[in-house]
Order: sequence, then C-alpha cells, then structure tokens
Amino acid sequence: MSDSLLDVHIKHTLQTVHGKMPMEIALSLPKGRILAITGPSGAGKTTLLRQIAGLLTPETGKITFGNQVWLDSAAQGSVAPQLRNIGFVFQDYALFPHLTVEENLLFGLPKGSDRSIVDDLLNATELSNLAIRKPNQLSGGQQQRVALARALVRKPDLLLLDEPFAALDYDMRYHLQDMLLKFHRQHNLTMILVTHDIGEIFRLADQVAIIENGKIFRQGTPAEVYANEQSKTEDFVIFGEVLSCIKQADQLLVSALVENKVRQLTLPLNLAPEMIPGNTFTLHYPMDVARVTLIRH
Ligand SMILES: Nc1ncnc2c1ncn2[C@@H]1O[C@H](COP(=O)(O)OP(=O)(O)OP(=O)(O)O)[C@@H](O)[C@H]1O
Repeated sequence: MSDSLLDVHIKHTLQTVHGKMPMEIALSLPKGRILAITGPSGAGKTTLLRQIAGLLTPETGKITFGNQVWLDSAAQGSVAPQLRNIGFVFQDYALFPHLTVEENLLFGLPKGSDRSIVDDLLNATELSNLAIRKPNQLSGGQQQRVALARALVRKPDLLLLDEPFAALDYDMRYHLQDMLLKFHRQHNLTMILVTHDIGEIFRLADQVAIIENGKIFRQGTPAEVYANEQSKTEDFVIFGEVLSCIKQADQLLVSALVENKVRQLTLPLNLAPEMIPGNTFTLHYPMDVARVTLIRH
C-alpha cells in the first residue's frame, strides 16, 4: 500500500504444544489507522506484536516504519526496541514494581518534557487518587490503566495494545476506549490492538485481521470481515453491543452500537434477559425467528 506507514513481512517458526507451526504475516498500516488483530488463542498475535516492537526477532523478514528500516534480516539490520518510539501495553501490565503509579508514568516521559501530560493521563484514567501507590497495591484493572497511561506518556509513533481492556468491567472499558479514541484523534496515533471483543473491534478499529495458525486468515474493515462470516451461514447477522433497553408494550426497544453506529432495534420480549447494557450479541435474521447468541457477558 503506497500510503502505508508500517510495513511488516515476517516469517518465523512458532513452537507450539503440538510441534512447530510456520508463521508468515504480511501487513501494512497507514498513518493514523487502528488495526485490530484477533483470532484464537495461540495463533501468534502476541508474537507478532513482540516482533514489531523488536522484542523478538523473526527468523526472516523486513519491517519498515516511514523511512526507517526497523528490521531487515537480509541486510542483518535491526533497530533496538527503545529507538522505535513504540508504546506497548502488555497482557501482564509489565509495570515497574518498585515505582509508584506516578513514577511509572514519569519514567516514560522523555527528559525535559512538560510533565502536565502525566497529570492529564492520571486524570483521564481516574488514577490521580492512586498516584502514590505501588503496583502491588492495585487491582488488575487499575494496573492495566497504569500500563495504558504509561504507554501514552511519550506520545508514541505506534501504539501496540495486547488485550488492554480484557480485565476491566464494562463501564471502565467503555470509558478507556473513549479516552483512547480521543487520544487517537488528538495525536493521529497509529495503533495495533489485539482483542477478542467484537464490540471493541467495531468501536475502535478501521481494519481487522483475523490470524489463525500463524497466518492472516481474513482482513478488511470490521463490516467486511464479519459480513464474510455471515455468508457461510446464509443468515443475515449483525454484531452489536447493548447500550440501553426498555420494554414497550409487547416488545423491547434496544439501543445498540452496531458497526460503530447507534441503532434502534425492536426485538421480541423473550430476549430481555440478554439485552443488558454491556452485553455483546449477534442477531440472526429474519427477525421473526430472531435469536440472540451472546458472545460475552
Ligand atoms: N519466541 C517464540 N518462538 C517460538 N514460538 C513462540 C515464541 N513465543 C511464543 N511462541 C509460541 O507461539 C504460539 C503463539 O503464541 P502467542 O502468544 O503469539 O499466541 P496468541 O495468539 O497471542 O494467543 P493468546 O490469545 O492466548 O494470547 C504459542 O504456541 C507459543 O507457545
């Protein structure tokens, strides 16, 4: 893609419990776009992020970012991770245990920079009251918010997020997704997000790539990718996230986030137990036999 900022072509051998699995990925990402990576456990999603960050060197490949060559195995060249100006939010938070929340953020701040961004991010992630705590005095969700704020402190050129909101409850997840979108708009941030959450993919991502067994199995906009899935069943399927639900006469009026738009759905009353704000659902049409499959509570 001519306007791409990030270009990745890598080959690697994954060592899985079932033996060796060849990994081969090619992807491009234009500046300011958000790519979601999804797929089953063990498919190679985290490994790909680690390769892009420079924490793991693929056996062969080339990774370019703008006019920088981050990796070129043919030329035996590689740019060290700390020189790639990447923000990385790991699945396991990876905070400095001996530093407070505030110190964890200050650590990431380039020398001489205005520290007001630290206070802004502490506020935005609702961590100001916890600023003097150490990571072992925080819940998993709070630690994840620190990890997110720390990754944003240096205004990275590329933000890599490995299931950043998986440990959070619905309200906090929604709030942090909004914060991330705001930050993304302000700084035209380019992001890759690993997630299993289809609602999150529709809300945040411009593109989604499904990785299976070390290869991109399908790629496109969320609507394209999940529309393809529908054709297999010959059903019309929509994915959504419930925002609100009220009973009216003998039906339910549901406000849902569907393909990044708020839609009003009129559904049968028997679906009431599923239509709780925060639930993600798929609806299979035709509506007279509508059934709801919950992906996640
Ligand atoms: N450095 C490595 N070299 C070779 N194989 C690896 C390496 N790190 C992990 N693997 C293996 O590669 C496979 C993919 O792991 P990875 O962590 O990338 O999966 P994932 O898609 O992120 O899964 P999950 O959704 O569970 O986090 C696993 O079988 C893992 O054991």
